[in-house]
Amino acid sequence: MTDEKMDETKKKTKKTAECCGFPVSIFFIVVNEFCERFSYYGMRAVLVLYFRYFLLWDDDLATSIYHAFVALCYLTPIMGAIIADSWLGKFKTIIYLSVVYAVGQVVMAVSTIHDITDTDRDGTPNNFTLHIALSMLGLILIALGTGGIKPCVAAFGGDQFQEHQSRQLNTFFSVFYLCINGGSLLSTLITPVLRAQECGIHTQQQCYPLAFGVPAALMVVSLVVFISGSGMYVKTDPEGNIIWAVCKCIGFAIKNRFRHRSSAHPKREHWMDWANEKYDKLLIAQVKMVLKVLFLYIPLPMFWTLFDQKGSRWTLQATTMSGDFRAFILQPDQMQTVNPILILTMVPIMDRIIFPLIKKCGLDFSPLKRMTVGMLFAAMAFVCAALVQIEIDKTLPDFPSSSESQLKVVNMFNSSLNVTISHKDTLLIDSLESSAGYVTLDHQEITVSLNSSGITKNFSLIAGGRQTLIIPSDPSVMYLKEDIKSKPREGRNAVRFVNGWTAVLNITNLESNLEPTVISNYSLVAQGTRKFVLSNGAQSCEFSQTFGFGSSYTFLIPSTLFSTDCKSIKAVEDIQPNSVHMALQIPQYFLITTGEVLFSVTGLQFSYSQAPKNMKSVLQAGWLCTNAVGNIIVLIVAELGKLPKQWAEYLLFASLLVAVSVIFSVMAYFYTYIDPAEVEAQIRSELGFEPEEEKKKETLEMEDKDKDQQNEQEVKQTKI
Ligand SMILES: C[C@H](N)C(=O)N[C@@H](CCCCN)C(=O)O
Repeated sequence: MTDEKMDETKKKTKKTAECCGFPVSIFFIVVNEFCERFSYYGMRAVLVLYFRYFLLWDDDLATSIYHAFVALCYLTPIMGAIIADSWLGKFKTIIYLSVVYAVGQVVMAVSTIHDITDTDRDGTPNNFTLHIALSMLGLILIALGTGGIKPCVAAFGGDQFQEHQSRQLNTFFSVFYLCINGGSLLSTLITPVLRAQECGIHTQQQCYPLAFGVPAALMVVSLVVFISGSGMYVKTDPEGNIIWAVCKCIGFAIKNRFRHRSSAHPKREHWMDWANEKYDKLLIAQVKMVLKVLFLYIPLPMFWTLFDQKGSRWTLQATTMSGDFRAFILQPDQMQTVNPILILTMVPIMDRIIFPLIKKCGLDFSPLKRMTVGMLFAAMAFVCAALVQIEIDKTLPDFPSSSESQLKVVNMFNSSLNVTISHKDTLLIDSLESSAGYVTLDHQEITVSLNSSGITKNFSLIAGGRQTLIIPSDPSVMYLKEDIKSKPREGRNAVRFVNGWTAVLNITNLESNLEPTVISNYSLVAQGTRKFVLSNGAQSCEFSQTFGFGSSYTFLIPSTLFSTDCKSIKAVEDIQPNSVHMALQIPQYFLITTGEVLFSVTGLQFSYSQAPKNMKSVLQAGWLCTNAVGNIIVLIVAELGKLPKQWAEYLLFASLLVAVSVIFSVMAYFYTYIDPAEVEAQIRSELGFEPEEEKKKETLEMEDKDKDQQNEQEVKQTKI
């Protein structure tokens, strides 16, 4: 037996502290995983809303950058695997890359503090470039960290077990998966709540620093927990860069085939056989097995394209819905919690009830069939998302096109008015009322005539804009005010006031006092019943209004304000609150999570079962790459596709996945399952290598020799 083999066997037989048959060290690893997944999913839950409402990017840019980040998170595992296998080993790789990860989370949290650049203290950052630069730097560091440690942590956990602990090893992987989903569940519940709080030094804003700060803290905890277990781990040395070895072998086969392309050279059974000149037969056979599986991976990215849109498009969709569940209010970014909740309940149900039942019925539900069905479930989830989107679109206001203008008229005059616009549309508006809805005009230059008073005025409207014409107590000074032309951000409500009272008013929620006849700027209020106090020196009164999600109101304050104790204030609804309930997203979450269980969980098991023992990391890296490519597809479609209707984009993705699942099922039909160990044993025996049994015997002999030596030494020591 070689020295290397003896070292390896000694490592495997190193005695570790045990509790209930489990190595104590895995406690640190599962807690570390829980905290790390909390950190990752917590940050991811609020990321798209941070892009949309803090950096003020549009939906498409926010979606693209979100998916570019997720893609990077799934490309970096290759780097992590290479560093661990060929240089640092898993333990050091996890420590160093976790430090990078924690720094990234802290940088990301700092980038969300609006006060650092809000020099004019108006609540919005003044130097967006700095915030964008910091957040991009933070995200790159996070992607390096989370992706880099991804292939190492589970494998490092596996290293802690000895040969006789295979049952405990399986339990460890189940607990590990529970920790992933437990961390994800808690963080997607908590960080949106933190985000919805208000905080700030100069002005109170949505508390993104807290929403990103808590995941950063959890990453530091994760690192500390991992380091605490340091003395107890079994630390294996780097085993050599198998990914690089595989690439070199494939590269040589291609080059050699090209060199011998003339018909003078006889064909070989498989193109990888062109590596025979340089590489041993066993390695070539192993590469062939890996390539067979990698070929099957080609259609898989499309599944992830749909799956990972939970955190982007679906979260943005939820911002246009109502999260009032009576007993509690759900934030749009909290809807993602449905995924881990369903995973935690569905995995045991599938494993213990559904799959055994299917088997009992004599149906063949092989892993590749499960994966195909998983894809179809994901496609159905997107059909549901499209249907929900159609319902939402029905409730959205008809905002003007770029050539149109929309106008609403508010009458603060003390009697009814007949308002004629451009000698065509005549609106009869009572005192302290507004026109019913907006009038849409296909031209911008208009004349407004107040028929009873003979006042006429010309106005130039904004093309593609929405405006309100305020007719104050002195109609001759009527004026235009620009209105919002999209739903208010983050499902909040936009409110403004027209002061019809005779003097300056102080109103809670408004930045400054409101002059008479003036209309205020918008201020945003959250869902629920909000109280407004209006005061002027000694006089004050208050009124309350209940808000839903995503509405806009103009409150008309009459001249009789204090004599009627605020009761005469009129609320004009400019944009109706979201009326489609977030519960309607549950079916699409249910379908995509069923797809995840069938596709993701099965796919990972399938990859492991079909990979030779020393090449599991290659397939793990390939599997994660499919995830990265899937996210790149979303950003290409979001940036290039630019479909005018969101529901059409959902249907496009669903159709693409159905087409891909048909291709995958054909590929799967021609795939023959193998037992890599058996194939390897056959080649070993063909090559005259020592069979596995022999190796085991040798290992046992070596252990006995070790024991004998130990006994001899003990005897010697006793003698001394
Ligand atoms: C939380 C989610 N349901 C989950 O289980 N995530 C796993 C697997 C991710 C599969 C690729 N997107 C994780 O490791 O985070």
